[in-house]
Amino acid sequence: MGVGVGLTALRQGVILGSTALRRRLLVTLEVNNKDRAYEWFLAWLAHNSTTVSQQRVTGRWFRSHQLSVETAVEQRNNGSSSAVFRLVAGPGTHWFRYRGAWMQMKRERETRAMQLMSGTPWETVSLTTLSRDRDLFPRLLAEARDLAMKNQEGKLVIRTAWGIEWKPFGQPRQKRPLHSVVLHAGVGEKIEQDVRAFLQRRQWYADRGIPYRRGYLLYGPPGSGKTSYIQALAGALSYDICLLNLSERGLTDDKLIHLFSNAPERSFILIEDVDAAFNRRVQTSEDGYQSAVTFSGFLNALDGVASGEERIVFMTTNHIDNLDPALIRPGRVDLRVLVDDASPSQVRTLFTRFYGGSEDIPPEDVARLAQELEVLTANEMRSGRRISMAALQGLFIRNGAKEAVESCQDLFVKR
Ligand SMILES: Nc1ncnc2c1ncn2[C@@H]1O[C@H](COP(=O)(O)OP(=O)(O)OP(=O)(O)O)[C@@H](O)[C@H]1O
Repeated sequence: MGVGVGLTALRQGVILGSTALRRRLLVTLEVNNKDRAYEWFLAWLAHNSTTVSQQRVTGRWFRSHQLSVETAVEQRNNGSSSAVFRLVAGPGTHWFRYRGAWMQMKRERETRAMQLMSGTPWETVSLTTLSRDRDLFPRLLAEARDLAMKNQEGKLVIRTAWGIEWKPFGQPRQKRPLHSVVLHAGVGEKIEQDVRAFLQRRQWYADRGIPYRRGYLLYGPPGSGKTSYIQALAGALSYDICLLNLSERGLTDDKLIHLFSNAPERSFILIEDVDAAFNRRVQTSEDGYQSAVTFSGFLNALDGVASGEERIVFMTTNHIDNLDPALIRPGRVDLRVLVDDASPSQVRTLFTRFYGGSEDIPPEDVARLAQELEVLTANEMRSGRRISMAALQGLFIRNGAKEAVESCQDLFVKR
């Protein structure tokens, strides 16, 4: 009996001793997938381990037998894109070395409970290392963050709503230069100046207790450059775009309010074709699905709770007349801008941008043809026929300069 008691005490002692030793010697950092650092860390790990395209299954210093695949679409410099498979550490225990220190990484997935709104499982990554190496954690996370930021540098990030969260939609895209969207003289400048002025007046709004937000409505016929301009402007200001689709299944008034108030910093909320969303105060999608978002719920989300948080909302529509006056009253829409079909000078500028500087055609010919096209557009407009910038772009892509001018007339339509 004495031996038995002795052994039990010894076992307890060993357990307590090892726990105490572990507590003193080891330090653990937990990152869960609610936090942005989670994605950064996994991407950093994938970056430092392996890609299938390189025909290596284990990386220089990261070895694991439990991998999961993450497929990403990568854009090449020539504009084409291809799918790349990154093998990341799957759920389980892994070991890696970081700046000379061994780290244990445990990735755990909670399969029973899901995140209520997004429906994704909870996940946690626990990093354990020796206590003396604890300072490496902030460095590692900072490295992961910098890598994520570097991948986005000079790019435009588009996010869409995922439950009540905003998640990146595809890979960051190449920014479109603002001058590549050719609008009628002064139109682009007016919007840009307004946004820039707004961004400099945070204190002015705060002093007067006015919610720091601004709404823009760009209206006009299809293919006139509304969306392209908003995206180019976001790129020029280093802002992201949060694309909101009001007819999305599962979207409710509550979620909408949450999404509006939790848009990431430095981002525009973009709602396209807002007329299609609420032209009869009922939100119906093409297949007849009626969204749970109500018109008043949408107005409430736009108004939000008065706060110092910056919010810039862009809406686009082809039919401003179909919009409810309540939606476009000042405070909800502060600046309305008509982005119209091509004007003669726009046609001329777009033509020169397309064909100028090419070795196939002398500059004087470009200038002459551009002039011809400008006159043609002016004449067509006098007889009530218009052409969209999108149609012109298509024409210029398909044809050489001379052919484009010759066949342009057929594309004008009565409006
Ligand atoms: N003003 C413009 N300058 C240069 N390209 C343009 C212009 N307008 C349209 N385009 C081209 O036409 C295509 C469609 O443009 P975009 O989607 O911006 O039009 P939109 O006005 O938003 O149309 P919709 O009202 O149908 O949403 C894009 O590929 C864009 O490059």
